[in-house]
Amino acid sequence: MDKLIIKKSPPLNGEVVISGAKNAALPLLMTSLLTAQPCRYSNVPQLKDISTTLALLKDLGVGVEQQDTNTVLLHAAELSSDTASYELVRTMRASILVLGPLLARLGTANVSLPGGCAIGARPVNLHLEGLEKMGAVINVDEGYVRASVDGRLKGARIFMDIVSVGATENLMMAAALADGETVIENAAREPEIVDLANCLNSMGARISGAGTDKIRIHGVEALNGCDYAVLPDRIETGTYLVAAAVTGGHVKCLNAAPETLDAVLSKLQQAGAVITTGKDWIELDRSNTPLTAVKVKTAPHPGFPTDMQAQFVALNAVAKGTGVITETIFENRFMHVPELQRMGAEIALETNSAVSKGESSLKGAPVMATDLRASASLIIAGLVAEGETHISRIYHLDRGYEAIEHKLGGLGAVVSRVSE
Ligand SMILES: CC(=O)N[C@H]1[C@@H](OP(=O)(O)OP(=O)(O)OC[C@H]2O[C@@H](n3ccc(=O)[nH]c3=O)[C@H](O)[C@@H]2O)O[C@H](CO)[C@@H](O)[C@@H]1O
Ligand SMILES: C=C(OP(=O)(O)O)C(=O)O
Repeated sequence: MDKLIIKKSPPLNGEVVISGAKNAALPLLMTSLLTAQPCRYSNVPQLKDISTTLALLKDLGVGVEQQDTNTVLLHAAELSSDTASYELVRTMRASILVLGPLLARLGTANVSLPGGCAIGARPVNLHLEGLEKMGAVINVDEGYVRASVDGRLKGARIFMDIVSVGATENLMMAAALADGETVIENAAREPEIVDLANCLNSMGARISGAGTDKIRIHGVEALNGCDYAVLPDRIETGTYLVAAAVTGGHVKCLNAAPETLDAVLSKLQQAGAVITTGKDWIELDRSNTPLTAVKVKTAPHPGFPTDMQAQFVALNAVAKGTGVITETIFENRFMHVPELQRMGAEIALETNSAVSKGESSLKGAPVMATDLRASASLIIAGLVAEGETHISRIYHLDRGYEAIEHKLGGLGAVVSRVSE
């Protein structure tokens, strides 16, 4: 198993090219299940979650051709299976996103329940309830969701009592091929939802309102293929910006999407960073300003993203003043706090808030990555900790950050990957 070794590094400096978004690419690749025509996706990040998705699609009968490092051609001329097995689903929760497309295309689907994970229970009731409203009959049996529909799915009015990114995506894909109009109320408004709707519309779907809390999908009988470039990764961008801010650096993120990062950029400015943006770049300079702790509360988009929470916990630990980070989306997303404490961070957990005293002097230590963004927070801490930080279980990191040690190295970080 690989681990990362990070040494106290100089302030990060230079340019970093941002990859396509994991959380946009995963649902986008699933759209290939909805059409018999070929679909070409570019700007697809090279990540473990992407190879897991491609293996899953291949297992269902989708032709997979990797055209270059970041471009893949998928062709589901015919599907050979309606079953997503536990072996393929268990390492990636987003696998549940095959449910809506399979049901819409084949009329049946068997998808293993992904189970809980480190950050919380993460149930899928909203996905199932929405599909039931559209006429699906669903049983959960022996750990599998077994769904079928007589004829086509039917358009329906669906109100979601919790804002769910995955359920909005699953239902949007299913509704694209349903008979009649589906209206999703209290829909998620994340940029990845807009990206999915844009891709589906390019395939001939009739979706309006994506990016608002009310999405209308007028079902069509068949969809065409697509040639679609994945949105830049706002969480990867935010992670490099926080790393730059914490080290007192000056970094420009290229191929980025500044309009997707309002809440994060505003908190970085409050923390003392000078931010400049262009159409597809963001520059952060904190070489001449102090770092001040911030108060953050996670919320569905356009609020502050839960996927940036762990990185800001690391920032607050070393910034001046008391910082408060409140997590409202997942019930167990502070696994990084005990690891940061082992590095000397003075942080107290109070219910769903991490309260930091500020100006902790961090010391390198052996620490363990517990989930994807927790790993990112340990890297950020490692960049400013005295000595060496050894991060184990970095397979979490490889799920979501393309070539992270090379990108960080390019900015001057002293980081290496070794096999344990
Ligand atoms: C692959 C992907 O895009 N992952 C993102 C997606 O995850 P994911 O789509 O799994 O997250 P959701 O938006 O669905 O989860 C939000 C909240 O709703 C709850 N819930 C969700 C579905 C359901 O059927 N019932 C239910 O109660 C969840 O437990 C959680 O408390 O959005 C999360 C919230 O922005 C991000 O942290 C993840 O990085
Ligand atoms: C929680 C995340 O991803 P997933 O939903 O794939 O677990 C994440 O990207 O931070």
